[in-house]
Amino acid sequence: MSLPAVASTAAASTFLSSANPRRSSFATRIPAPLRRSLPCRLLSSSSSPHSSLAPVSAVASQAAAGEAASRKKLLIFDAEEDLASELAKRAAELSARFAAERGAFTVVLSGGSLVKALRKLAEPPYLEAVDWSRWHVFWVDERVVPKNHADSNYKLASDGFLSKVPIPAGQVYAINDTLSAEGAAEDYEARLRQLVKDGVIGMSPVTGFPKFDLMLMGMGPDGHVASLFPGHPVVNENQKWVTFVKDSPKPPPERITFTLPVINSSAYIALVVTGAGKAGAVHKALSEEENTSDLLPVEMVSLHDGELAWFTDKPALSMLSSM
Ligand SMILES: O=C1O[C@H](COP(=O)(O)O)[C@@H](O)[C@H](O)[C@H]1O
Repeated sequence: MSLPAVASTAAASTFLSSANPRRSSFATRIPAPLRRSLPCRLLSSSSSPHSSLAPVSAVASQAAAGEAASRKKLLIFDAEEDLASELAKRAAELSARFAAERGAFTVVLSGGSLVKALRKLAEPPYLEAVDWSRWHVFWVDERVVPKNHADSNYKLASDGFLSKVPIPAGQVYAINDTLSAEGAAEDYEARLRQLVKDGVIGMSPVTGFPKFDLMLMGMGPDGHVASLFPGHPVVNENQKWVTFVKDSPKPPPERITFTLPVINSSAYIALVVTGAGKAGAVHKALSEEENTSDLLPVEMVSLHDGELAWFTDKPALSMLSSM
C-alpha cells in the first residue's frame, strides 16, 4: 500500500487536536489515508504523546463489564530524546502502580536498540523517584553466549542500564550461561514457574500464562521480536513459556526466547521501533492489508488484556506516508 503525499486535512487536525492540543507538526500532517490504514486508533506525538481516541472508551466499557481489554497506541516522536523521556515516564508510572498493587514490578527487557532508549530512567528525577527495590528484571530473549560476551543481551542491559540503577542483584534474572540452548530455556522456564509460585510474577487468568507487568521490546528490520523470526517454527509454540532456536538468521545462531503466548499475556508492552531500516516491517504491521498466512512475528503481538504502545519516529513510519 502506498500512501499519497498529502498535507494535513481538516479532519486529521480535528482528530488529533481534540485529543492533544499540543500535537506536533508531524501529527497534524498525518494524512487521512494513513489514519485509516492504522489499526491503532490512538495517535499522538512529540514530547506530549498522551492523547486517547475512540477505542479507549470502548475498552473502558469492556473492562467495566469484567471482560479482558486490549488497547493499542501509536506514539510518534520528533526526537529520540522525547521518546526516551516518555518511555521513562511511562515505566516509572507503571512501576509505582504495580509496586502498590502487587508489591513487585516485573520488567522484561529485549536487547538491541531498546536498551539505549532506557537511559533516562537512570537519570533524575527517575533515578531517585522510582522504587527500584520492587523491580524484578527478565529477558524476553537472550543469546546463548557467556554473560560477558559482546553479543550478550544481559551485558548490553547491564552496561547501558542496570549498572546505573539500584535494583537488587538477586532480582535480575539472567539466563544460565553454562547450559546448552535447550537447557538454558528449560532452566529459565523453571525459574519463572518458581517465581509465579512465590507470587513475584503474576498469572493471566485469561490465558493461563505468566503475566509480566511491563515488556520493553524492540523489533528487528525483518519484523522479528524477541528471538521469534519470520517463518521460524518456534513462532507457533503455544505450550512452552520459554523456548530456544539454534538457527537464528541473525547471529549469534543460538538463542532462548519467550514464546508468543507469554508475550501476549503482558499487562503493558512498549515496542520501541525507530529508524528508516524498520520502515518496511512497520508498514506491513500497521497497514490494513492483512494476510493472515504471512504474518510477521511483530504482527502476532496482540495483548489479551493489556496495552501495547508503539514508540516510533518519522523514519520508521516513512513507508506509511511520504513525510
Ligand atoms: O537480535 C535481537 O534483535 C532485536 C531487535 O534489535 P534492534 O537492534 O534492531 O532493535 C532485539 O529486540 C532482540 O532482543 C535481539 O536479541
